[in-house]
Amino acid sequence: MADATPPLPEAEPAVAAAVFGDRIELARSYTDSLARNGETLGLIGPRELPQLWTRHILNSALLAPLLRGRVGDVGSGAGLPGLVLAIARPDVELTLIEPMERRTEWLQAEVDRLGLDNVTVLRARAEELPGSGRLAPLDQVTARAVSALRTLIPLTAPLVRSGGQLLLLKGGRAQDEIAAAQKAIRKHRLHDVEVLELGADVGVDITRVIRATVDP
Ligand SMILES: C[S@@+](CC[C@H](N)C(=O)[O-])C[C@H]1O[C@@H](n2cnc3c(N)ncnc32)[C@H](O)[C@@H]1O
Repeated sequence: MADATPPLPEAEPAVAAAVFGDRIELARSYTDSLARNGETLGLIGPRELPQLWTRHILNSALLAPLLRGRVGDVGSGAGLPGLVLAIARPDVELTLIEPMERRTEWLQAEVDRLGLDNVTVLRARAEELPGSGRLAPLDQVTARAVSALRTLIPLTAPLVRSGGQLLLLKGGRAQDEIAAAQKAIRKHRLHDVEVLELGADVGVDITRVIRATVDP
């Protein structure tokens, strides 16, 4: 017979307090809310609970030191990485771009509940935004688990100002994705495309990020 006991949320790893510093209480509050509501709202699967901190929250937060200026997160979903980054970096302006109404309602409710004043939630598909007057060119765009690099570049690069950056969280096949995306890389004039491996210095599982500069 299948075990019907729901999985327990992961206990907060010791490293979380070091990663979030004085923002740790906000990170705890968001993580707790996601653990309690995420499955019901269709934001995360039950199997994600035992790895919520390590695989999702800390994985997202590792991008925080790389951020500057006005940043957009394409396909924020439950708030990963965008909402986590807004918590970790109150000095950075985050726009969370997400087309699904139920998800934007969740994101706005969390932003309001946590009292974050550096976040705008924008209900849109990323490809509708360039030239629409709804979003000024951004300094950086992040994305996680939205699509393969060759289809993600046309969604993200047009949102970035000349000289701005893409910061795309990827799995172990990041180099293969870059090889498969050469046409899109040329078309969208991406330069200095590189894979960063983050996390080793804070004792978190290695997280890979594709970083690229747009039309410098
Ligand atoms: C698999 S979920 C990942 C969510 C979150 N980034 C994460 O890592 O958990 C993909 C998200 O991208 C959104 N999405 C899909 N196509 C999009 C598009 N063209 N523009 C913006 N968001 C999109 C979906 O609605 C969904 O919330």
